[in-house]
Amino acid sequence: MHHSQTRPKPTATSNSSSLCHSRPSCSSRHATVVLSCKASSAPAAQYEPVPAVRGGLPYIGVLHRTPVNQLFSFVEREFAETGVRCLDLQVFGRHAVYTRHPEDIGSVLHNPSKWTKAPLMMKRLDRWLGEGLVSELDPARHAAARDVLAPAFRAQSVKDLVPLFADVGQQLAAALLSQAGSTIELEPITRRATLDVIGRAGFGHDFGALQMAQQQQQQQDQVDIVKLFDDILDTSMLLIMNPPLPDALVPGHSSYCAAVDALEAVALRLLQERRQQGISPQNRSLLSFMLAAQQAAPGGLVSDKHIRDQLMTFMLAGSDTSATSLAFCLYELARRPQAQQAVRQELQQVLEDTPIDQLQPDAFSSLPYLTGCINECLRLYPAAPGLARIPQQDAVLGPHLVPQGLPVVVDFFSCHRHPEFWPRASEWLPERWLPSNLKALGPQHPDAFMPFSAGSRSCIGRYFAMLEMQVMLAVVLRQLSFAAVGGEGSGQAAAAQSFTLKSRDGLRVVPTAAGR
Ligand code: HEM
Repeated sequence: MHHSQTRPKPTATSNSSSLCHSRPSCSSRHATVVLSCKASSAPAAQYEPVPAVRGGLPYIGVLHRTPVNQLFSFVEREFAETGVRCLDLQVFGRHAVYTRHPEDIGSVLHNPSKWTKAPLMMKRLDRWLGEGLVSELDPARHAAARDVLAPAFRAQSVKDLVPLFADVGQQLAAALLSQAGSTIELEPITRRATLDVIGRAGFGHDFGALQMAQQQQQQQDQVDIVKLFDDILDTSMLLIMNPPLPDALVPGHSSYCAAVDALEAVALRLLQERRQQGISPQNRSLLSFMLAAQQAAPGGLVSDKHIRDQLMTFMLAGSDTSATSLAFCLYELARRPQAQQAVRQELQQVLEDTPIDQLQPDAFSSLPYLTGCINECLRLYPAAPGLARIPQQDAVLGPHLVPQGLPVVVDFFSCHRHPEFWPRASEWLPERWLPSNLKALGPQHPDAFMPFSAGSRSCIGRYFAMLEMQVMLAVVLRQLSFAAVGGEGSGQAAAAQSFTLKSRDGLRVVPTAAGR
């Protein structure tokens, strides 16, 4: 996720080279700037200007060379070619500093009071996400909202969801088997599966998204949420670039508004249904926890609008991210028959022939090779490829000074491919995550692997997502083999963003029943 704004000036001493820093289109890479820095203990220190991305044009930046939805891949190539730590990227006349260095990423994310979320970006998504957990800006309200939801994400609550994950995994396997021998696109079908998971686990409601894909015709009262997201995601990505245009002129805005309104109607219907059914202690969904908090403190934080915002947030945050990771994982395995075989052997060794519904939840977290495959996809294809933060005062990133207010994008996509911190960085190597290989092949810095972010705004659903993916992949790969269309290969799949990360060219595979 990206955000940029007109570049504020650093607190600079009168020095001719400081002008170079405040004019980031200057491509001088080595000039040293003398600045007085509020963030440094020294009254004056020497800093290097953040180099500008090469070949940018004054207003549109690099958009003549790359589409908006491929900025992260573009920046990664630029990092790889120049070897720099940070880059200044201008789009629509607004600047943002991208950093791929784990030290910077750690220091930004672990200091949320000094580095806040970008208010302008959140404001432009207000109609959709409101003040849900991802977009809430007020630290006290955020902490209180997170406390309400936290019980649903405790280890035991998530382990109790294993039968549900397995059931949806089974439906996914059946949907794939029904198309055995044909070419299928993975992303649309994994999006349906994870939406069904969050519907049932989070809201106690079955969206029937997987089933809907198999019906010839949609029934009259059915809403296909996956289609609504198609209308929301591209436009929301443009909105978070914060273009200096009224929202109504942003391409796709009217379909975006219509889809947001339709999604809101779904959220409000869920709320009404759950309220009518009443809350039972057995129902430990997110929606039930919120309704219980509302009943306990009427007029407090948890209003109906608050619940609406959280439902809208979780429909996306709890489904799109895991769907991307699942799809890339199946695709990478399809391209590597040996790795696929190794997963199947591990499944056989650890799970034997025990029916899935009789397995203990802990069995799924004892699959190191499968978990290595998931981690390797989270590394190369992080569903949230980067996050924007705003420094509340002048800040130092390595040799660079970042002036107060200038957005910084912590670039997980590039960090996860940084050759200094990842041996054999460009290779997809599930074995790098095996305990015996971690030292030699794993991340060479504690903050080099950040798919779920870090600190108080890190992913609340991290453990949920990992167990969901472990169970669903185990269920699917026990029953199906996959071959990649276009053949086997070891290079990376091309990535793009549509709010979250997606593939650029589709992830096509041919499924067959395992053992055939
Ligand atoms: C592979 C799967 C996932 C990945 C890679 C992922 C990644 C992330 C990242 C990077 C953030 C930080 C976003 C930011 O600071 O703006 C985040 C936040 C969040 N995630 Fe996830 N996520 C995943 C799955 C899930 C699931 C399954 C759920 C819910 C069931 C979930 C719910 C959330 C929520 C609510 C937040 C906001 C947390 C806060 O600000 O307190 N995520 N996620």
